[in-house]
Order: sequence, then C-alpha cells, then structure tokens
Amino acid sequence: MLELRGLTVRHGSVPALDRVGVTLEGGRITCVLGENGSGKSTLVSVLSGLRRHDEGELLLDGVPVRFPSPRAARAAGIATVWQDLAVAPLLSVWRNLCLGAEPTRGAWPLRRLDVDAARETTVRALERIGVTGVDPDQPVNSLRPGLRQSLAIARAVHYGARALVLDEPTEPMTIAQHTLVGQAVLGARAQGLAVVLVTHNPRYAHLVGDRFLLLARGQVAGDLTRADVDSDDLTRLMAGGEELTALTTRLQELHPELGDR
Ligand SMILES: Nc1ncnc2c1ncn2[C@@H]1O[C@H](COP(=O)(O)OP(=O)(O)OP(=O)(O)O)[C@@H](O)[C@H]1O
Repeated sequence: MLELRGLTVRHGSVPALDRVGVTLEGGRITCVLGENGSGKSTLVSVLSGLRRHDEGELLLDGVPVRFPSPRAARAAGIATVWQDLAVAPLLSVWRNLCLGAEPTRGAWPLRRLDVDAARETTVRALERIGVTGVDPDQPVNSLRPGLRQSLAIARAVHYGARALVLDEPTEPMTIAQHTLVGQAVLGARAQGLAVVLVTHNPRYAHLVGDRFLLLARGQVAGDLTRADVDSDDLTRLMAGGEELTALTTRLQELHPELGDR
C-alpha cells in the first residue's frame, strides 16, 4: 500500500537516503534497523511529512504522493508516534484520545461534552489494541512511557490511520514498557495497519517484526523476512557492518533479483 521507489533525500550534497526501495504492506510490521546516521530518522521524516524527498517516488496505493506538511501525511492516513509525543500531558487520557473530536450530546445551544461517551470510547480504543486496565481519567503525565506510546497508537488506530510509523524512544525502556508498546504495535498490525518501527534493538525487532529493513549509509543493505534471519543473525548484523556486507553479498548471489543494493 505504501511504497518507496528509488527514494533519495539529500542534506546538502550528501544523500541521507540513497535510492531506497521498499513496500510497506498493511498488516505487517517492518522494522527499520541501522547504525547511527544510517538514515532511519530521515525515513521517518519523509513518511511523516516533515521532509520532502529529492528524487524517486513515495506511492500510496500506487499513486505518487508528496506531503507538504505533517498534517497532510496524517490526513492521508499515516500516523507517526514521535519520541516525545504530541499529547497534552496535563490532560486526562480520554481528553488526549478525543482531542479535537470530542463526543457531544444534546442539541445546540445546550450541546455538552459527553464525558461518559468519551471515557468509554477511550477504553474501547485501548482495548482494541490489547491494552486494558487504564483509568481514562488519569492525567497522561502519570502514565509510564510505554503506556503513553500505546495511547498514541490507540489514537492512530481509532482515527483510521492506515500506516503507523514509530520512532523508538532513545531513552531505555524497561521490559514491561517494551511489552506494552509491543502489544500495542501488534494490535495495530492486527487492525491491518502497515507498521514501520524504527529500533536499535535487534532482539525486540525480531520478536515483533515481520520484515527487517537494514539501512547502511542511506542505502538498503538488507531487506529480510523472518525466514531469512533469526534473532542472533539480526544482532550480529547490527553489531558489525562487515557481516552485513557479507550477508548482502550472499543474498545477492542467492537472489539476483535483489540487484545492486
Ligand atoms: N538536518 C541535517 N542536516 C545535514 N545532515 C543531516 C541532517 N539530518 C541528518 N543528516 C545526516 O544524514 C545522515 C542520516 O541521518 P539520520 O538522522 O537519518 O540517521 P539515523 O539512522 O536516524 O541516525 P540515529 O540512529 O543517530 O538517529 C547522517 O549522515 C546525518 O549526519
């Protein structure tokens, strides 16, 4: 549904992404892995409408698109969950989920916010991605980071996003928080969204991912499925560029259709 073809983004004369090609299908989690500076954040910027590509194409359902703003990307159904989330921290969980689309009851001029409906919508939206036991009245800043991400994911699914892009928090998360986010991400996948998960953690990637896009110096150094690699392979690939090169060469021998990547 979302496809990158020969996508190139330059910062000055240096390509941060260099002829990247990948198809991001609905109901799949594509993990983007790579060393610092390999182009992961640039990929997120393009998908989320923060940056425009210089060459190549970004296709949505086969139609070339170019997002002039993050709002345009969101309107096209691509939701990005940022490291510091754009939710209102002092407001309640339900206010954050319903922000801008609060349910009302009664007819004008007596129309009022329907708080009960908003609470229920929020609990259901969270349940839909497998998150239970959250008090919709608690302020968002009292939620653990993993739950905050889950809330942002629930919001994206609730408002009908088709693709979900997650940039991994740089702050280390506990296992419990990773589990929560993993659960929400799997929930989004089950709802048919195309999930793009940028991560530095190959074990986590292998746990939740269907597909692994390895970037090195802005190029696709590997486009692998679970059938191609196990968790140890991914860890080794992340640890050493040399191994990555060797694997790329081997895969290109086995699959000439991969071409010069
Ligand atoms: N605003 C910018 N101006 C100039 N060069 C940039 C800019 N942003 C990124 N770059 C360069 O583009 C390349 C890709 O950077 P990018 O941030 O996308 O990588 P990354 O894989 O996300 O790295 P990290 O894991 O450190 O976040 C790097 O060489 C980086 O130095």
